[in-house]
Amino acid sequence: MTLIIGLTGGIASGKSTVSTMLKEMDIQVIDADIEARLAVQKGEQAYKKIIAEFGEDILMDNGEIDRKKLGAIIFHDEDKRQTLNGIVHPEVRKRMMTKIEEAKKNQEEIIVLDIPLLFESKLTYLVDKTILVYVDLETQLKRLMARNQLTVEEAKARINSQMPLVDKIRLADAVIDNNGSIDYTRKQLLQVLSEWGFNKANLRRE
Ligand SMILES: Nc1ncnc2c1ncn2[C@@H]1O[C@H](COP(=O)(O)OP(=O)(O)OP(=O)(O)O)[C@@H](O)[C@H]1O
Repeated sequence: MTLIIGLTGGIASGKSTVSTMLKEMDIQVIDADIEARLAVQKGEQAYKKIIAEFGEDILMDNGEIDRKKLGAIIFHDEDKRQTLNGIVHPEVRKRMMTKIEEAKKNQEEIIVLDIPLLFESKLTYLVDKTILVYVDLETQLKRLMARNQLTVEEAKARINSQMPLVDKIRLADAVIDNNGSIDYTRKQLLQVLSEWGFNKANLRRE
């Protein structure tokens, strides 16, 4: 049986940090953001649908979709944002389901799906267990400002546009407190995995 884990959090909560730790343990991590980027590459179904909907103005010189331009269009237009999501999200789901099937076929012990909006997009049906990477507001704000070179106002606006992290706690099977050191976070991750029947020894693939 392959255990399918959904990894989630909020902006700058530490998903990538935990995802890197998992990869270091030789665990396959599927990143929903990367899959979304791949899904809209030139020639893909979603690429064609996006051009049909938004026109060729959103293309760059090399024919690829200009994600910044597209982002600017949907930023203030809820209908267009929904149209875009309606095109991209099913493709991302399909891609992730394919990876899950492959992992099962290869009898992998674990596969992790890194999905920032796991709860909001109601994608929990794809996974057996969920891990929330949690930080308190103060830490989140501080790390987001430092990482993205943002002012307090800019960082607050981004955090406030998401479901509050604290509301995700009750939705998750396991919560990793990432307010402390990287080492403390790694310890908690190992603890969660061991509670679910995995330890360092059986995580390593030969
Ligand atoms: N325990 C920690 N101690 C100190 N800094 C940390 C810790 N965890 C993460 N960080 C830093 O905080 C920032 C956010 O972490 P990370 O990029 O992993 O978050 P994320 O949830 O993947 O973010 P996003 O979804 O916004 O891309 C990064 O600069 C990272 O280096």
